[in-house]
Amino acid sequence: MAFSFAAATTTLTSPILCKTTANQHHSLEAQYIKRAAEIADKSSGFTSPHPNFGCVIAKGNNIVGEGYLYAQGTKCAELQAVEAGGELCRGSTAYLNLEPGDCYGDETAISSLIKAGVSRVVLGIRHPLQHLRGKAIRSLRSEGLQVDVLGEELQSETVQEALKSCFVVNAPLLYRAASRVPFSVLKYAMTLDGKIAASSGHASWISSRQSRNRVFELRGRSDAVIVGGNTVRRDNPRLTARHGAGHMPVRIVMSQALNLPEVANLWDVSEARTIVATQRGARKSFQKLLASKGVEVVEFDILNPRDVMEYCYDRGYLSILWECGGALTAPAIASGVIHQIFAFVAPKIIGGANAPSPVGELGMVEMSQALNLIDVSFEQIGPDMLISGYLQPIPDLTPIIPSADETSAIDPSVTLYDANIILFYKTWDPYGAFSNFSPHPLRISDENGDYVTWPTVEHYYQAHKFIGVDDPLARDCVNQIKCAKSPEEAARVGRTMQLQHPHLVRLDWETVKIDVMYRALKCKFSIYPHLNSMLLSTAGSILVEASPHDLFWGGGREGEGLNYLGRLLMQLSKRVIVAWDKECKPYVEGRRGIRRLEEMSLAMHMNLSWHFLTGEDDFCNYMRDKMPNTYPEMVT
Ligand SMILES: NC(=O)C1=CN([C@@H]2O[C@H](COP(=O)(O)OP(=O)(O)OC[C@H]3O[C@@H](n4cnc5c(N)ncnc54)[C@H](OP(=O)(O)O)[C@@H]3O)[C@@H](O)[C@H]2O)C=CC1
Ligand SMILES: Nc1c(N[C@@H]2O[C@H](COP(=O)(O)O)[C@@H](O)[C@H]2O)[nH]c(=O)[nH]c1=O
Repeated sequence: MAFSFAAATTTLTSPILCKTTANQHHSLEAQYIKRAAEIADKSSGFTSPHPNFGCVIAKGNNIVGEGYLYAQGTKCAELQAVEAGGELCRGSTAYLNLEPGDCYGDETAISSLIKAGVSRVVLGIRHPLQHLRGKAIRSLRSEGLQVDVLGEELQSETVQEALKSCFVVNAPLLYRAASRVPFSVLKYAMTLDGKIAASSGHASWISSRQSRNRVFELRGRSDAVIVGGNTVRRDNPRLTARHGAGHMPVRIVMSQALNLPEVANLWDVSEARTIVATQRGARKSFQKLLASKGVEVVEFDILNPRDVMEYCYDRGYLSILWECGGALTAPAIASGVIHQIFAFVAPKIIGGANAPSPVGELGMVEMSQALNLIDVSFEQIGPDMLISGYLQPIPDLTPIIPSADETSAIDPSVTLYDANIILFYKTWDPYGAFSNFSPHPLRISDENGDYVTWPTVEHYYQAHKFIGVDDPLARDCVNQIKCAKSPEEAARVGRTMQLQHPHLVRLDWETVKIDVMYRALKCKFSIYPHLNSMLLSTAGSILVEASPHDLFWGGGREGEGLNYLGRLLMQLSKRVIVAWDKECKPYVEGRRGIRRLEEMSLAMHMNLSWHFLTGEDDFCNYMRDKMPNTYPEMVT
């Protein structure tokens, strides 16, 4: 079945392009790659930032199928494109903006291209993550497909332009891979005389409604939005994405003194999560108050933008929007964590010698020291002008960092991961298939013995919070979760309903949630043999879900999390190593935990009791008895 693309197809099938010279051919290929990048960007703002994949399948001058990854854990772009193209894919060329990054043990993207009979693949860029770089290219070539990479096999001016669109659409992933911090955009609105507020501090509004709508979109494309304490005191912001899409960024407040209002819009976490990053030990009583409202408080030894960005990196964030005032933008810029600027300039003058400006003290004394933006663009939005550009070029990692295989060939002593501890979190991580967001549908019997299909473990787990509750709203909620387009959406609906309507959650949830999760995992790993072999291949290692914030299912920031997801996976592969102290805290898993493991013999001489559990039932019973009320405030 041919796919119809109004604008794109009309241009691409014009008679002029039928007689393609080498240059025209490059130009056609460049157009297809640009199209792949363009559709790859479609999910941004609707789901959490994730690597953006688009696939266009073309035969000669005709596009026969295309697809893009909607969210982490949904059907890959390549499979959607070959499904759209059907038989027409035989002998065709697939254009991908980014090398496929299949989860370990799961090669859906590659195998769907091979099975569909695609004979050539043109790639925009190699995968920037070291464990994935070059892997798909090698697999495809070993199956006899021709693979051409832009800037390598294909070079010309038009190809350079297409390459740029591939860099831009995955800029967050490229920065993240190169610098181990998320991609950060600094956005501000200023008057024509360079003020972000009047001298009184009043700032609403400088930019127009149209510009502020654009800000909502920028928020939707970000994992988190950051402001400083003063902005909270002065503006009482909401910082939500109100452009009508599904994805809500986490709100982060950086406050050293924690001298923040007791009542604030950001403390209402029913709309979106809030994290307060503060100095270790700051106002403990206020920290407790925030925690009681469901706000997470994260302490830092010395609160500064780089450490907060490293924390966000650990949390798996790809993209951050800074919406703070000048006192915080200056240290953020100075510490090199800001990559792109969005300045909305309004045609207004407010004056005022003490009115604040977008960037505070940078210590520069001569114009020659000024930071010059790269790739600057200008766009009129309503009455305002949006000036944007990069403070640091988008990194091209290809020539710099070798792939995982190349690294071990150069130096066999280098191993990417500690053999004893395997961390997993995002689906694109190594072992990402262990994540509950991984795209592995489950077919599992319900309480009446009927078989039901769930798109992911996350869908199944979230829905079970409300299953069996005799209330139409609870039933509606189960359906909403079942139909959620992505695991992220399923988690959002489940968590929001739990927070806003706690009475809809089944009464036995705290006692059964581990069993529910275990049942889903058992089903997932029995349906997919490659996942099961992957799990078995981790024998001898401790599995830890590297979530720094989910202290129940994840390992926590310092190994303080209970890591039940990791444990259940180990349990599935019949490996359980658990040691407990008297407060039932685990003494094995977690980054620091591994050291504690080495110290176990010491622990025996200390005031600790510990248990090894081996049987499946033994393990579940133990947890049911011991853990029901641990971290009751966490919504997991
Ligand atoms: N037009 C626009 O786009 C915007 C305008 N504004 C306006 O700007 C004004 C607030 O500006 P400003 O005070 O600069 O902004 P912020 O409050 O956004 O940033 C400063 C605050 O950040 C916190 N902070 C945490 N770590 C650090 C650090 N390492 N260095 C410096 N500060 C840190 C401190 O909070 P604490 O004191 O709690 O410790 C500090 O007071 C308001 O009038 C607001 O309306 C704000 C944002 C955008
Ligand atoms: N004043 C100003 C902005 N200010 C930023 O927006 C925040 C308020 O967001 P919200 O409460 O979600 O509407 C505020 O705290 C500050 O960070 N932004 C703009 O685009 N234009 C403006 O003129």
